[in-house]
Amino acid sequence: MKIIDARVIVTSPGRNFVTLKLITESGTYGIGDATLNGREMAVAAYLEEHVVPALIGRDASRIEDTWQYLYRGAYWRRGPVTMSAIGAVDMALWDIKAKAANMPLYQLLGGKSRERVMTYAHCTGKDIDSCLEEVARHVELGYKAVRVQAGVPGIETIYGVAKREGERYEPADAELPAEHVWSTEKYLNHVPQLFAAVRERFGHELHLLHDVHHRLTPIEAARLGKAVEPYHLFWLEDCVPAENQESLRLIREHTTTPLAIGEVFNSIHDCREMIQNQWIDYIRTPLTHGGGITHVRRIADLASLYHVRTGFHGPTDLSPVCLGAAIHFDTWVPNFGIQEHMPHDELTDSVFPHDYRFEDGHFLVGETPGHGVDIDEEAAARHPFKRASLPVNRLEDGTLWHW
Ligand SMILES: O=C(O)C(=O)C[C@H](O)[C@H](O)CO
Ligand SMILES: [Mg+2]
Repeated sequence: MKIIDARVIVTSPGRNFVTLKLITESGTYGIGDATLNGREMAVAAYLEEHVVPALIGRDASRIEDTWQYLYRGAYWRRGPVTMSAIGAVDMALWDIKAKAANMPLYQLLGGKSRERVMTYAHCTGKDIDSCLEEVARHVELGYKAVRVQAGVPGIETIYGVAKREGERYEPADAELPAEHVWSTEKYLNHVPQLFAAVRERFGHELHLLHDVHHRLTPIEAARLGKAVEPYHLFWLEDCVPAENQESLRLIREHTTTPLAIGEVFNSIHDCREMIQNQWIDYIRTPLTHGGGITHVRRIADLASLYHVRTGFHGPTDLSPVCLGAAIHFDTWVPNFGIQEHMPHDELTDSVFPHDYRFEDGHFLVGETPGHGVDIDEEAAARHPFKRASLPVNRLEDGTLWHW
């Protein structure tokens, strides 16, 4: 089953996506998501210039060998650009293999470990009251788990909160990076009040999550984890930047609030120490940025030995291709925790037809052979690339901080 053609499709139906389509001599094709928000064209060029020429003529059934070829063979290992490119190839090859076997992808991975995949949505508001209304709306939609983020008094623009009421939140919100101002003190004083209000109104069954988005130091994160213990969060996410894995130790020693991390990781080595030391509870590295199914499966298997469960990143800046493949993975993986769901808009969904379904707070996997997501290339061509950047954050005195 030789690969005879490969196309890198960059499209922007409201936001940018990079998709790799691999076509075999039998006509069976597979697609993979290669979207790296704000750095899309770096991955597109990596694929077009360095990967696609090496794939033509290769046997599409040799997924493992191709993974090793692209990882070891590049000499320059790891990094988000390399691993997103490998991730897209890997996802497309698994799609082809499952189609050739006439099976939905989850069957090829080992079959169902569960009937449905619990998912969480984002509830945000400019203040606590409007955030509570969003929680109410999502509970009504059936969600059993919600991520809660609200505007902080005294901070003008905050991660996760739409600029204007009623608008969708989009992190890559300007052609060049917008500048936001950040105050750790104001944030730390506000978050426990937010969770107290949510628990008071919605009781104790709803799963609550919160994303710190890398802004705290370890001791500040420890303080926050302790402060929200009475509201028993499902998880506290990305509470520190984690290049230094040891940072998680200090936080862990101070709080029983479960910790999730890893949406910016791209290799098992980024999380190996924190998993083996049981400093975290959920690993979030998604299939696209983590080198595809082949590599993320290794991460999940390592995690399973240490009671760490998966909680894949699922923002709008990963395409429906990544989400579709993730739902198959989630359906199979024994140590599943939860799946993030930031719904794509109708335009994006029309470019990427798919068979996964949302029902009563869960995703239901489809039975179409492959990962169940396609790309309408004609529709994609109508939406050319538009440069969009993630913001930067500065402290109130002007110091550049983590966004
Ligand atoms: O979905 C999340 O948890 C995020 O943190 C979203 C990120 O800000 C986004 O994917 C950046 O591209
Ligand atoms: Mg996050």
